[in-house]
Amino acid sequence: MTYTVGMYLGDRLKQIGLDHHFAVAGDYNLVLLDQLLKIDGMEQVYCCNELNCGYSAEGYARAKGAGAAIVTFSVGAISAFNAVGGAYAENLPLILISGAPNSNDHGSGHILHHTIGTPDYAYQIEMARRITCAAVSIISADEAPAKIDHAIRTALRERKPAYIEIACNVAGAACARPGPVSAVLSQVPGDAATLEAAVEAIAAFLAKRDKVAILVGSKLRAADGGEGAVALADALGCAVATMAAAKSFFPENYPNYIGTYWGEASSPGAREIFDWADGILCLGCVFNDYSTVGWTAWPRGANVVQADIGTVTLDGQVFDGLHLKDLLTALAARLAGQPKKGGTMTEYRRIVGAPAPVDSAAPTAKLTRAEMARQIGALLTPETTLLAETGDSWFNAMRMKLPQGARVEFEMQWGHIGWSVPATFGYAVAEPKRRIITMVGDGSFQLTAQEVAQMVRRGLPVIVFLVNNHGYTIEVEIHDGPYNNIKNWDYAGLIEVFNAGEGKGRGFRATTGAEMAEAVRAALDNHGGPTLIECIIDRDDCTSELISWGRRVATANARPPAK
Ligand SMILES: Cc1ncc(Cn2nnc(CCOP(=O)(O)OP(=O)(O)O)c2C)c(N)n1
Ligand SMILES: [Mg+2]
Repeated sequence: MTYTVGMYLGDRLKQIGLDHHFAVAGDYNLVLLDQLLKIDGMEQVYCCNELNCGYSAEGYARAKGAGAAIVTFSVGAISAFNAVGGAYAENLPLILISGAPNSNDHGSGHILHHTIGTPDYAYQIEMARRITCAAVSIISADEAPAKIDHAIRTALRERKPAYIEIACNVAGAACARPGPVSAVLSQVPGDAATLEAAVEAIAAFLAKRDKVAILVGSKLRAADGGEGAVALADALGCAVATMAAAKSFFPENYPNYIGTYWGEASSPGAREIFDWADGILCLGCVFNDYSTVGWTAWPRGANVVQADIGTVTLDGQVFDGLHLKDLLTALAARLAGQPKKGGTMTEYRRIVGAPAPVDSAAPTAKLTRAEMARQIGALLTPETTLLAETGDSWFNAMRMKLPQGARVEFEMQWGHIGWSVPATFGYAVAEPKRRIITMVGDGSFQLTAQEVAQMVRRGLPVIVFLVNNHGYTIEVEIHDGPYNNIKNWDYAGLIEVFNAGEGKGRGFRATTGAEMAEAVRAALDNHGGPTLIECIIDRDDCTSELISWGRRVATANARPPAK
């Protein structure tokens, strides 16, 4: 059997730990798909469309560290670009591979199908370059190994998406075999002197402060800094909070964990502590208009250390060229044995006498948001992953207390509604042994619902809580208007449509707490496919956090143009 360019790509993807890749067929990628099918231990998983294919690979990357999607030229790739933009925003190495025109057509003046109708086909890779850390076009077999390795190596190193375009007549061409996988896994070491100087500068910063707190951000995962953050928290003995998008990136049963810091949408007591602290260590934080609640909750200035993936900034100094993972470990070692900075925990315990707003039980009455959230929260085990969609689902998830090992996935920086359904599919393909739960609003679901059919096809026992509050409630709380109303669907009834007489998906409508509880019991018993539980609640029955957050975001959006 001839060893081909497509097999080189497939072997490299397998070598970096992918057992699956996601695809939608198109005549520019069919020969490539054939090559990938030849790779032992690599399964080709099909999606309903290329947007969902991209998001499935993104969800897979959240579980496995990287993901790959194969699409056809332009009509496929440009849809998938939305998921690539999301992967860039969320620091995920998604490898998008697009079939491309025959290499002989370049410069021929030929007008080809699936293009914008000009003989210049370079527009696609030019678009890709803006939303990836590496983008390559392969029109000959000789150049394929180096270009494929460059794209994969850069994506893994930068934790950003990469793009590979392969001419349809090259994918099956003879190619050399790859060398050791270390060629694409190698990392650039951090600078030792910079690391030491940064540690000393932070130690000096802390020595002058008593009211210290740690804020964990979403880039901590991309930096592989989870263990280092716990070691630093142990060394300091201070309060630790997570930003909303970093929920589950720090263990919530940690004794000094005080919940989510999100301005007015914070967990009880957390906002007060960060307002009160005189020394805040921000670890991998992303401060955007949503995460700062319309710029009203943005730790910065002389009392803040910003420790990012490769750079530390504090007190007018900057230390670039280190790895956050190394910094956390070295700083924890440097602070070992020093007096603890427990002032923030002492203060926190003083002010949180009032219990957190626990969602109360009302099993028989009309279903409420609180009862829905309570029943979902009760399902969280150490082996659970909860994917929470843009919408009030963010805020419902924020209130949930996680057992150690439970994971939460958001897409808060990009915030593409509908992401959670295909991302759940990809995540479930990657992690079939975990309990996987999705919380998605009716508005979001309508963008990507088809991928539930793929969950039926593969018999994935995912539990999808469809929050039917009759419209775009998160938008209502920002700025209401007729555009926030949507056509209602029979969401639970969709499952029979997707089953088509053979699938094992199940659908339930819950209008009371008791109906929801019964549906949950059935879902836990359904191991042969997804269970969609449509939770019917009032349109304005949303979390108090969403209301205040929505006001702040609306105010930020309404700022008049600068003079
Ligand atoms: C692709 C995309 N298009 C539009 C938006 C704006 N947007 N953000 N949230 C929404 C509404 C979400 O509504 P649901 O999913 O029903 O959520 P809730 O009602 O808040 O539970 C929109 C329309 C968006 N975030 N992403
Ligand atoms: Mg809704």
